[in-house]
Amino acid sequence: MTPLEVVGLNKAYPAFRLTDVSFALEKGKITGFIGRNGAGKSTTIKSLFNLVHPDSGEIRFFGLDYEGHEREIKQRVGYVSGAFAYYGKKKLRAITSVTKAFYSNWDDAAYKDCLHRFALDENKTPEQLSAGMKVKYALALALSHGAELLILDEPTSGLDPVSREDLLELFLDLCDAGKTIFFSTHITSDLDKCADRIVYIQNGRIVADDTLEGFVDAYRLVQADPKKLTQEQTEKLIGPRRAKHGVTALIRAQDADSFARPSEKADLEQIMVHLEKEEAE
Ligand SMILES: Nc1ncnc2c1ncn2[C@@H]1O[C@H](COP(=O)(O)OP(=O)(O)OP(=O)(O)O)[C@@H](O)[C@H]1O
Repeated sequence: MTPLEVVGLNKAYPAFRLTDVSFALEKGKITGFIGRNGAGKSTTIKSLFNLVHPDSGEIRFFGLDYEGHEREIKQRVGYVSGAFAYYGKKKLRAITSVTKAFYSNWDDAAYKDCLHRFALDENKTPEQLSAGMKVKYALALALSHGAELLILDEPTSGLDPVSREDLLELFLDLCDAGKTIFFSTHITSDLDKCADRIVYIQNGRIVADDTLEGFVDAYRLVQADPKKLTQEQTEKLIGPRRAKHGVTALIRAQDADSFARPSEKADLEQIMVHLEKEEAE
């Protein structure tokens, strides 16, 4: 059963529009949701939980419509937002005891495991937690009610490199345990390390939905002196940007043989910066 399927989601704001957003998640996989600032990542994620009311579209968790199955879906899905505000002055112990009452399958042993694994002190208040600890606490709650699907809106932003690395390792462990993870980020190097799939949103439209490998292997990176390129080669450049010596640009992998100088493999960040340049022109 597909953990999440989004079909034809539309939402218009005065100066922005989500247009026909469709994608599906694969069970047990980590899917990265990428796009530049304001591309529509948070609007899409909030629409999943009716925190933003879409104008149209279908959203199904585990084959169930959100409307009519909200309670069941909330038991099976954990939503963690980097900007989540808890009762700042209450101790974690008190927040947990309120939260657990909402979940029929709350597992105290799993919760204790998470506290231990994340080195969380229940006597602290959210105000006393660092950004990374807040994300870990939110994850601890999600994992303690047996969430099968974790939807995380920028969980690694604001974390130091070591905490980010810890979290990515945790995601890989969760994935091995059969959980499905969907997380938005613009720290694309995090996804190079752990994602199986990439969903890429540009100006409110999904422009790629592929395996990480398939997405990355579709492009190559070239460096060239534009004066030495033929018209045909110039036309093959995607989002050329000035570099110290000439330009760097993406090309489609199948065009690599048209260039004399060997092209390199591009990473997600390089692909994104050139595709965004191309889109802006
Ligand atoms: N409540 C709202 N009313 C009007 N416009 C909104 C509202 N919420 C978001 N927007 C606009 O929708 C666009 C997409 O915003 P969104 O927060 O979804 O982007 P994002 O991809 O998550 O960006 P970031 O990476 O910066 O968090 C932006 O132009 C934003 O200004």
